[in-house]
Amino acid sequence: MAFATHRIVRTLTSSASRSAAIKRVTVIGGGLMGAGIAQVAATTGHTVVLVDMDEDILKKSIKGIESSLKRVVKKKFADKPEAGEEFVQKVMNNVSMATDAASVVKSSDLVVEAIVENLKVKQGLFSALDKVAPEHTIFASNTSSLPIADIASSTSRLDRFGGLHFFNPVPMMKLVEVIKAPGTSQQTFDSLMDFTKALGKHPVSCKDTPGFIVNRLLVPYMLEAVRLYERGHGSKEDIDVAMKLGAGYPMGPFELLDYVGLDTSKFIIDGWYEKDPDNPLFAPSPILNKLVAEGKLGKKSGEGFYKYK
Ligand SMILES: C[C@H](O)CC(=O)SCCNC(=O)CCNC(=O)[C@H](O)C(C)(C)COP(=O)(O)OP(=O)(O)OC[C@H]1O[C@@H](n2cnc3c(N)ncnc32)[C@H](O)[C@@H]1OP(=O)(O)O
Ligand SMILES: NC(=O)c1ccc[n+]([C@@H]2O[C@H](COP(=O)([O-])OP(=O)(O)OC[C@H]3O[C@@H](n4cnc5c(N)ncnc54)[C@H](O)[C@@H]3O)[C@@H](O)[C@H]2O)c1
Repeated sequence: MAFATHRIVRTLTSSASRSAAIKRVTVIGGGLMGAGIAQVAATTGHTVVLVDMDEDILKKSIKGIESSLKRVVKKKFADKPEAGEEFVQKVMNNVSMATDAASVVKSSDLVVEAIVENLKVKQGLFSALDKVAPEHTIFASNTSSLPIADIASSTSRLDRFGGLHFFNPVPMMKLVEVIKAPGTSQQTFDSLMDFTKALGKHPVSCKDTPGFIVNRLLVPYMLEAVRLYERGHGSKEDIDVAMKLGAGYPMGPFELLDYVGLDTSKFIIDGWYEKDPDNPLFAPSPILNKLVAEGKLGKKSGEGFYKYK
């Protein structure tokens, strides 16, 4: 009997130790990734506030979310266009926008950051939000390459801070890397895993190591393709075709670099090179640097390795 009571108490304790479900989400940064994360969270019934620096950027993000949703709906509701239209409206009603993050995080269960890939800027943002967010609010970064522990160190909630690394395009890519930094509590990690599943995504657990799993493999591969091109050992078109038809990749490395954003790719590689300059995989690329200096950031700016429009 005593044993049975103990078992009940243990069960209650372990379920009570899991934090309440995440319902209200603030997404900071309405670019490629933030807009996608907001879309998926809103589609799965979460209340989402999307934050960026000005209203023009936000209007563009909201328009992007609506057109992405329409692409999804065109297939999902192929024979019921009116139900599709209703679905889009219902999802859009779950999203609002704001330019002042501090005023909206007060009612958030989770803050997901998807701003520029720069440690100081991310730390500045989280440090400010830490002072105004409720105790229970979990902070997560979508960083591609920065240590979660370094970003979290700007706050006093190391236990309620983790990584949620989504993939581009977020509505289509099933994977999310959930990162448990040394300070992340098990309860926070469980909440982030549960949230990822509630989004209909497949989580994998990652240690807080540079590039986690996917980018540690993918970014050096893409940079090796650029170096092959820089050496004149193949045209970018041939390298792309080779990797699609010969290795079964959906996009070639130059197409993918343009898709990810050349600025983001450069931020990632520069950061790793600074930390480990002897690793040839992280060496800077003259062509990548030149394109970024010229404002050719890939698909999002209309030109990168290729031209768009
Ligand atoms: C660097 C970071 O930290 C980490 C990263 O994110 S690395 C990047 C990871 N991402 C990848 O590797 C992406 C590789 N590419 C792919 O998987 C595929 O090319 C892709 C899913 C992007 C597009 O699929 P693909 O069949 O090649 O092309 P496409 O014809 O444009 O799309 C097919 C359908 O997918 C859907 N779709 C594609 N993009 C979409 C989007 N953004 N929103 C909604 N639906 C979309 C649509 O239904 C579309 O059909 P439609 O054109 O009639 O609307
Ligand atoms: N592009 C990708 O494929 C990809 C994939 C996974 C993760 N990431 C990571 O996600 C983050 C965002 O990448 P992205 O490609 O969406 O970049 P992006 O350039 O498309 O968007 C960044 C957005 O953040 C906004 N922003 C910048 N500073 C801000 C601030 N202090 N407050 C509010 N908004 C601010 C910018 O106005 C911009 O709209 C980066 O950390 C990147 O490494 C990118």
